[in-house]
Amino acid sequence: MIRNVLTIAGTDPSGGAGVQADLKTFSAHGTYGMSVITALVAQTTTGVSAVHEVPAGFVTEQLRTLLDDVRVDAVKIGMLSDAAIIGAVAAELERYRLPNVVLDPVMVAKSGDRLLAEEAVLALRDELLPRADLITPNLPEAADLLGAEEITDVADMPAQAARLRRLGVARVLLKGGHLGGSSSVDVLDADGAVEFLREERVDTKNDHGTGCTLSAATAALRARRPDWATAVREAKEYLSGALRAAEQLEVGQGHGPVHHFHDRWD
Ligand SMILES: Nc1ncnc2c1ncn2[C@@H]1O[C@H](COP(=O)(O)OP(=O)(O)OP(=O)(O)O)[C@@H](O)[C@H]1O
Ligand SMILES: Cc1ncc(CO)c(N)n1
Repeated sequence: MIRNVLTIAGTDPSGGAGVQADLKTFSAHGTYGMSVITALVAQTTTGVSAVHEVPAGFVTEQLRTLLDDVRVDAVKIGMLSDAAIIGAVAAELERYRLPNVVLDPVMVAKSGDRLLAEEAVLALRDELLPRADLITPNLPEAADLLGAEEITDVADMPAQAARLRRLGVARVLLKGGHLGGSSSVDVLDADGAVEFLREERVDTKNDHGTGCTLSAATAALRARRPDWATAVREAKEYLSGALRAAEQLEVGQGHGPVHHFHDRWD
């Protein structure tokens, strides 16, 4: 049976991040992709020029219309923009008891532009974190959620992940992409085990949408795999392949997107 996977996120006309990246990732994993849009974002490889939010009531409308009809096997949540949208999504997650929820607590784009209002971070922490099965913060997002200093050492990542779990989150994938270095290291704290996930750093400026791709791949894979650790490991491998494939892309002047290649089109 083909699995149905939903993304709840903002858009990227350049196709590198947000809903567009998520849908490409779902297809690349043999799942059926669906999307509920929270914000239209005028952005490309060089940054964000404007955000047009969807009213929270219309996010609810999209979710109910979809969920009254379609079975959903896994969900990825990305950009939520403000506290009203967070509340709307939290309420529908509860109402429909959606399974396999991956929450990427998107706050700031690679370009430095905010994608979540600063005053909405507490709503994200209190209303959505407890309802997610896995959260995938980068290091600045982890610090914001904890109201703590951003860590700068891989050795401190397991303790930071454990602090996040104490906020009431089932599982944490703490992403270390912002640390630089020759390998890219993430830490998974899930189901009683802590593991480092390491991949060689791909030397490319085409890294727009890495976070979106990783969380979307994890949701798609969780719909198809028996446990979270397997899904996360395979998602991380997929992301490295998508970063390597991005070296061939000629999209935009800035941080180009990663590429969701299909081997059989080569
Ligand atoms: N050049 C790279 N080579 C290999 N892996 C990378 C590279 N850059 C980032 N990654 C991996 O990509 C994932 C996302 O990284 P990062 O910590 O930058 O998250 P993010 O800030 O949420 O991403 P985004 O900027 O897309 O929002 C992590 O698994 C990280 O280890
Ligand atoms: C819509 C959207 N979601 C997430 C990101 C992550 O950087 C982005 N740039 N745009």
